[in-house]
Amino acid sequence: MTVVLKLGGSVVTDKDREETVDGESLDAAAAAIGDAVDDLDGLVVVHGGGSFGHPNAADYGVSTTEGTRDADGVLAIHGAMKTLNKFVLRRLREHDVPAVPVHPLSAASRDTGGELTLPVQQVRTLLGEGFVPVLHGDVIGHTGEGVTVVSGDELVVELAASVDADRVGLCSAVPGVLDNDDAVISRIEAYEDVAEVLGASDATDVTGGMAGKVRALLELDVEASIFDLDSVGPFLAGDRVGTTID
Ligand SMILES: Nc1ncnc2c1ncn2[C@@H]1O[C@H](COP(=O)(O)OP(=O)(O)OP(=O)(O)O)[C@@H](O)[C@H]1O
Ligand SMILES: C=C(C)CCOP(=O)(O)O
Repeated sequence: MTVVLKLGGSVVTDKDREETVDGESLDAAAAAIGDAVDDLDGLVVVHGGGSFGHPNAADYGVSTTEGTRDADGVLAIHGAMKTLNKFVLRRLREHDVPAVPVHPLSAASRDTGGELTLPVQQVRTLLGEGFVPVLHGDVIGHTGEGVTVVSGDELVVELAASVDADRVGLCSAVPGVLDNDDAVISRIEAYEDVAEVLGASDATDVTGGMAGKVRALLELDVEASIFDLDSVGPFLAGDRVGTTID
């Protein structure tokens, strides 16, 4: 089984303290991956930014649609994400995961319409040779905009199709998509099923966070799950956890 797993920035960092890793959570995720990796045919890890990258992106006014041509801005955002990537790699290596970095800035781009192109031959080759490629949210060249942000969620969607993943998992700070009573919705088959509960949450969070994730995951041919840190091990072992989106 080939799996694409995203470690949310809200899980592996302390979102309230700039450029601070949540060492305990990152270690728990890395340990669960270390326990499971030998039983998988392939694993690609993607991580988000959390308290890394986002503050720099805000400083330079950069989002997934608003760009910058300031090279210092590119280096600040990309540099912060590479710093977090090093922490993630170090923990994964401590748990004997054959993790190696793949930086989207060096490969991906957007066209004038904002559509993302992510070449993946290097990811496929690394997977075939037994490595665990570790990608991260980043800045990428964007025709007419300079650079814009590419989120970890966008990378997961692209990778799922291009590496023929059998399963996709998003580990976030919540145990799944929650209904109005904060109970986990076990299965989502259509956006209309959850539009009301996602719409009822805090507007800014919803647009960037859960609503966008659900919409993107519904587009995938492959089954996807949203779950929290405790479920990383069970998910990688093949269990049904959190919210399943298919
Ligand atoms: N109905 C909902 N169910 C669950 N979470 C929701 C819901 N509506 C909004 N959210 C918010 O969405 C957040 C998850 O999205 P977020 O983008 O923060 O996750 P992440 O992928 O872990 O982080 P990052 O984007 O930094 O990598 C939850 O922490 C929660 O605050
Ligand atoms: C460069 C940045 C801001 C990374 C964005 O990645 P995300 O946390 O997955 O949205």
